[in-house]
Amino acid sequence: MAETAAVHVRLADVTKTFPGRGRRDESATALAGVDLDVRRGEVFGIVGQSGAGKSTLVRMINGLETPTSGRVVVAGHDLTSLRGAEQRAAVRDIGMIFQQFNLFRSRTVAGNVAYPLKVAGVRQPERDRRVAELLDFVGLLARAHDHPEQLSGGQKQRVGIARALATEPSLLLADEATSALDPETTREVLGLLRRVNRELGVTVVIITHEMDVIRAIADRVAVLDDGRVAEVGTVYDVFSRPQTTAAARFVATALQDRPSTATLERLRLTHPGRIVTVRVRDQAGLQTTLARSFLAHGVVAEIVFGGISELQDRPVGSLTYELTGDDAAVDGLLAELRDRGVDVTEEP
Ligand SMILES: Nc1ncnc2c1ncn2[C@@H]1O[C@H](COP(=O)(O)OP(=O)(O)OP(=O)(O)O)[C@@H](O)[C@H]1O
Repeated sequence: MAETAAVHVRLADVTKTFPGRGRRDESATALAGVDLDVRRGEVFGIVGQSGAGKSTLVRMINGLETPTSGRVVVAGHDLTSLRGAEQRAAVRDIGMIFQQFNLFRSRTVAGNVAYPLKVAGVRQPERDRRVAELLDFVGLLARAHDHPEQLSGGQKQRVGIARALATEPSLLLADEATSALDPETTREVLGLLRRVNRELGVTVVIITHEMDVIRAIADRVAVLDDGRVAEVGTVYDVFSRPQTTAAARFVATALQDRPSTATLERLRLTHPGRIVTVRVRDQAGLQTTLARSFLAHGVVAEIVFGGISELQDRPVGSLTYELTGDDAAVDGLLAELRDRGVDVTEEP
């Protein structure tokens, strides 16, 4: 693909190997041949287990780490080839927020937000104006003179966001930015990041080990597994049809697509028939297909578990049925449903 203005961040065949520390210490390959494009204006999620290479990847995007081989291009600039003022300008165009907020404890809320402006040489009156504007945007203007320890975790992260936006970057990197927060505060911070994206047009890259975060905010997602990109696509596609076991494992943590073993055991106590789960996606006419097939095969179907919710405005979920009828009829029914493209699994 050509490098167009639509591509904000491009990783091309990026490999990062850390040398072993001692004689016997083997080198570690954190990233192995990663190709990835983040489009301008999107919220892009990167998910992966601990050790998958997420932090290395994000450090690569903001120039803190250089690739062993391959290229990292941000806003059209090859980061590895920039020096001096050009390099500083490129880095100023990237904001970053962290799991532990990384605020200066000795500075006030306003002082924290002012800091990058000071470093960039912005003079006092303009600095004060920008700080007030940023604190207003994150809803903390009234706390300008407090110190970080007087704030809750969610408020600290909002200060982190204001500080990251101080130099008006076009790209914001969030490294496990909500991992230290409770679910409600997480929602609040994700809502603010959504506003940063929608209202300010900032491209957002979110690194997380939580699929729920991706589900709540991302447009597209890459699943990183052992230093490689296992899968990349829209959140709907990856959630509704994961192609790899690594992706399926993550999706299962955010979508209760099948009854758990414990739930199945409970269901069996009161439902002696055969139990099957149908995956619900945005295929048209699924309910009609099911109803007609149940009738045609003389099988009685009762919903015993499941639910359908929305993801990026499209349906996603599952329905678990108890099927009552003779075995041959149920076998015929399942064969027909599969023929018709219904994703149906018989539960063990
Ligand atoms: N500076 C370093 N020196 C040696 N090995 C490193 C270094 N940084 C990362 N690694 C190794 O690279 C691999 C990927 O690490 P990385 O921190 O990028 O993963 P991660 O997905 O961010 O994990 P976590 O969620 O636990 O932070 C790991 O095996 C790690 O031990």
